[in-house]
Amino acid sequence: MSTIDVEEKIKLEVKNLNFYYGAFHALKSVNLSIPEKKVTAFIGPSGCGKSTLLRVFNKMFALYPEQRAEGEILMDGENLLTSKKDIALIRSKIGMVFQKPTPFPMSIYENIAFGVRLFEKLSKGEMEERVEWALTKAALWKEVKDKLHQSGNGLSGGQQQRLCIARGIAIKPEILLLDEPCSALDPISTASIEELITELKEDYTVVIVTHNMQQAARVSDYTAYMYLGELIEFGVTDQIFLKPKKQETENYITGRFG
Ligand SMILES: Nc1ncnc2c1ncn2[C@@H]1O[C@H](COP(=O)(O)OP(=O)(O)OP(=O)(O)O)[C@@H](O)[C@H]1O
Repeated sequence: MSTIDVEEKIKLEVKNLNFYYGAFHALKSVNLSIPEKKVTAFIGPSGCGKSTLLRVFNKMFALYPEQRAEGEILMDGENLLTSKKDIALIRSKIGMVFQKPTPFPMSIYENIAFGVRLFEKLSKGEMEERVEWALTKAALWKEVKDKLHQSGNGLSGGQQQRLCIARGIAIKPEILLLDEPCSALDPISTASIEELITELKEDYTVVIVTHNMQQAARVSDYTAYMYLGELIEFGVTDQIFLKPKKQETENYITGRFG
């Protein structure tokens, strides 16, 4: 199924993954290798399981007793699904930005410093530097530098989303999961986030769920096309968009999907 360049180093290896919301079988025997320090996009029609797959990667389901994952997600040789590691530790390595902006009810500064403090002991100056670095990377610094101690909830929707992206990168995870990160953003902020995604892959492995196929084509190195809980095709983005191997992928890419 996967057509990954042999020289790519694999960061996450998904083997025979099945996922259930109660009796509903939402992911069906998914096999996928996510390359390190590349951008991988998940595309497919609404309800096909893109967000579910992304959320399994940082074990969101552990909060819900009726949700269940079977199979393997190997990160550095360890199966995250059966790992006894503290979930907070896993999330410090696999950060996630949700589709709906979810700032904490605290100041802009604290929204970022809070997570960093859980894992690192920084001096006041170092923390200030980290906050500025994360906000600059997320293309928000100029807009908020004079109101860092005001509430994050006072920002516009698009600014809140960039704050959440800044919060996600501030802890310097190894993998960053982005679920429709630009859905609330205007074209200018979208362009800066896309630029940021391209920059991020110098240091991080990025996985993005997007409805916007132009965006997938612009920012990703690899693309996975999903339909009804199955991974239909996975490969180098140019190949998926220009020469898909499966008819279903071609129908979706060319807009012939019903
Ligand atoms: N909490 C839940 N409980 C039960 N079923 C769910 C739950 N969340 C999602 N589903 C179902 O699982 C399937 C996959 O949903 P998911 O949100 O992963 O799709 P998606 O491809 O990300 O869709 P969209 O593009 O609309 O965000 C859908 O049929 C959805 O109805």
